[in-house]
Amino acid sequence: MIRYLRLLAELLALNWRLRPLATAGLVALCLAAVPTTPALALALREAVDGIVRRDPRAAAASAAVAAIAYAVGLYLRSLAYTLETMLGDRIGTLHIRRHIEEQLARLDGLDHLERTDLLDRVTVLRGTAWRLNHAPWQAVVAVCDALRLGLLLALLAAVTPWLLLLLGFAAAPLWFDQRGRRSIVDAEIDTAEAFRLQRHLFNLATTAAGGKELRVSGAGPEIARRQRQAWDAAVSGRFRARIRSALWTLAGWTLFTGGFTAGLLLLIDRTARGEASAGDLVLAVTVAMTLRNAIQDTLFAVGHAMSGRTLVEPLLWLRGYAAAANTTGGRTPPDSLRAGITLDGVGYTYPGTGRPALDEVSCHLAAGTVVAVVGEYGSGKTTLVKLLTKLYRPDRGRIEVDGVDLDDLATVEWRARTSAAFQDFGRFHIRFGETVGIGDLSHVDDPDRIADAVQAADARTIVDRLPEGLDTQLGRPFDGVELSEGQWQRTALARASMRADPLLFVLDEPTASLDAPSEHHIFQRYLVRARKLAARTGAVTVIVSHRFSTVTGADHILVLHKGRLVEQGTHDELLAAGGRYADLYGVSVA
Ligand SMILES: Nc1ncnc2c1ncn2[C@@H]1O[C@H](COP(=O)(O)OP(=O)(O)OP(=O)(O)O)[C@@H](O)[C@H]1O
Repeated sequence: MIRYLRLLAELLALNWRLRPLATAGLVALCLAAVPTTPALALALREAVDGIVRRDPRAAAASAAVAAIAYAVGLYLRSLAYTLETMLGDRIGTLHIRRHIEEQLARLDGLDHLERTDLLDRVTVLRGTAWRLNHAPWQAVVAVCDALRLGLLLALLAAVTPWLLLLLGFAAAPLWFDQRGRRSIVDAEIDTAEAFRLQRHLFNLATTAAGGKELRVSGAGPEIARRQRQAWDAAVSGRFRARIRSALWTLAGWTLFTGGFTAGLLLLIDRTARGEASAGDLVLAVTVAMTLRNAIQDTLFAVGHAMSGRTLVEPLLWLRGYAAAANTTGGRTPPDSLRAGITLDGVGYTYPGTGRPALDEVSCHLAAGTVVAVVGEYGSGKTTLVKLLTKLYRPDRGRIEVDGVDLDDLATVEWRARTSAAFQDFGRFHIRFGETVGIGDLSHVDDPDRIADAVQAADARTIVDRLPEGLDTQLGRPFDGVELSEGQWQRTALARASMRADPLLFVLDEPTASLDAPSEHHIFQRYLVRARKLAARTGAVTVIVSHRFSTVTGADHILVLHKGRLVEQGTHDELLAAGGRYADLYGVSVA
């Protein structure tokens, strides 16, 4: 709760910093609206007492004041609402949401994109961040409403202190309301996974890539059924929680209504016995009638301010996670590798899985060499390169770069000296030149560097066929040219070839979408490139492949099996050993 209040104060300060005039104006409007309802009640009492005293001028003047107080109150509140919505949208959408998205994009690791418990929070944050700025303003409104409530209660107490008991009854709906809201928050978190699943299935069926396969395989109706099922599960979970919440609210209001009725009966009795004037009766009835609205408004504002708490846990998590995830050493990688990269007893288990994806892997990737990583599906090859590129940190053991723990190297600087083309490469819907150039952002507009990278990936023919060459927009959703799978893969290869002096060059199944001759051709090119990089920076080139025949030219081959390094050596050594590599190589070239 304290953390939440601190966050609300922080958000108000942000509003003040970005929009000082609107922020000050909104606070002033809220405060100015506070005395209007009590003024209305007092003016009505004077009007009635004026009539009883047979003083029509005083009665008329008081009635006019009552009307003005009523109108001004309505006007100020509606103005405050408009201003609050505008600030909420502007700062919530333009600033807070952008800030959250930037923070997510800057996270060093991949956990938040792959682990479901973290994905749930990311889903909540991305979908509803804009609501966050409404919470502090609802808190301000709640304070003003509470002040109005206080003034109204003071007026009631002036008639008879017994009416103050209504306060206890007024507090009941607050507690009941909060109880109901908690069940909604729980349901939202519980059903986040079902929501994500239905959205994933919907995207699967409505994007060209997935849609093609679904139509051919005839699995469309099954996907639609599963989507409906996930949707039903998510919606019905939330619907049930809303019903529960409504019942809690009803119970609270029933209690309040009982107390309110008793208060009114007491008041009528006192007036009948002549212990209060007719004006007092009108004042008390007016206050008692508006009290219900005042309490409702206060509850409403408190409820809205509290509903921001749903976002606070993920937001505070993001802050903590970003701070922890992006805390690595600050050492700069060497200009060039002398010894190379050493793995010592490295192990990694994906959170939520029982079996290590990598276990006790120890090897040395000598500076200036080409290292091939081979193994069957799921043997841990990609996990190994993800550890080398610092996308994950090893749970056990250490990775050293020229004797320095990889963890001690500044991630950004290590990445600046790393190039990687992954198996699940990105398809960036931007201009072709940019989609290659972002492989080294400092050269994104450098046509010579881009041309070299395109040449290295043997992607010149793709550019030649594009209507506007490097300036061609890619991606059908943006009226651009759509590339084939193999062309996208070559583009990813070109992107990975942008850096001129990497220390680590990773090709994780870089040619899976290409035919065998193209793969062979590209592999030969990258061997030449690896030698050039090796001469320049002592770079280690790591090539992951299923096709054993393509990696025979590597200096060193690591054979992984079920997360363990079962063999290593040159192609000839491994063949001579007659072990797993020799068996698998025999099958692959047979
Ligand atoms: N994000 C993840 N979350 C949980 N488990 C994962 C994740 N990624 C991989 N794994 C598991 O870790 C193990 C190793 O996976 P990895 O992708 O490293 O294998 P691989 O050898 O690269 O496979 P492939 O040849 O199919 O690309 C597999 O059992 C896989 O199921």
